[in-house]
Amino acid sequence: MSDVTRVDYDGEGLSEEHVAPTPWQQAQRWVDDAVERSHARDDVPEPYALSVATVDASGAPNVRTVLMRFFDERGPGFLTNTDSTKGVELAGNPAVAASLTWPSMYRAVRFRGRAELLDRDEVATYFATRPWGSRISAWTSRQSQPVTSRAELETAYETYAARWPDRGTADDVPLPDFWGGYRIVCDEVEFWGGRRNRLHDRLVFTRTAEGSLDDASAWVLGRRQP
Ligand SMILES: Cc1cc2nc3c(=O)[nH]c(=O)nc-3n(C[C@H](O)[C@H](O)[C@H](O)COP(=O)(O)O)c2cc1C
Repeated sequence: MSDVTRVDYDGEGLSEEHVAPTPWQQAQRWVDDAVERSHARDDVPEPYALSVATVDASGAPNVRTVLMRFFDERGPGFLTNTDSTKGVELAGNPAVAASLTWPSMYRAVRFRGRAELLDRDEVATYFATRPWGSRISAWTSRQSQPVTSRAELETAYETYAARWPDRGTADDVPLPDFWGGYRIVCDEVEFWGGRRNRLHDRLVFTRTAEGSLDDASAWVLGRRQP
């Protein structure tokens, strides 16, 4: 890569003085900022894009991007096919890491912990809010399995679409057993703020006791070198 463009990150960073008292409050602030920016400008097209890393049975890492669809004091959550590669890997080893990255804002949040399956009720409530076509696609895709062609997928889609036509109701497509989601129960949350001359800020909340992301007594704050 000989045509490297060097951008100096002149973000405001994050100081011990300004960081929120809990990882949840700090993450929520930055997520809110990213969502606001996505409405105001076109340089944060998907503020909820969450890169999720898992490990396979041999210990080899794997990463893909999903959408963070839940975020509360229990941790960030995402929806997916639980028979997918990520689902199989998490069933074998719940260790997980994830990252929200907003390059144009010189900010990133990293989560480390273990994945827990979301309650069926939460999943069902969310599934019902999805557009009809997305619910049909959930049935169509044996996510992560090989498929011989695009045409095979489209034929499967038409089959499910005919079985459960769009009646404009939340229950016109049933929730597949293999569709669900995970919450990341965190042990560590890092906030990275890009600053000038690559002298970035990294403030890290590390768990020291049981408690939610919004329980200040469960976390200790530290700083890492950039
Ligand atoms: C912006 C973006 C959002 C995505 N959102 C999801 C999602 O919410 N759930 C999901 O299962 N896959 C989502 N995907 C697809 C995943 O990246 C991935 O291809 C899929 O989950 C299969 O991963 P796996 O084979 O490692 O299980 C998204 C991809 C992108 C680029």
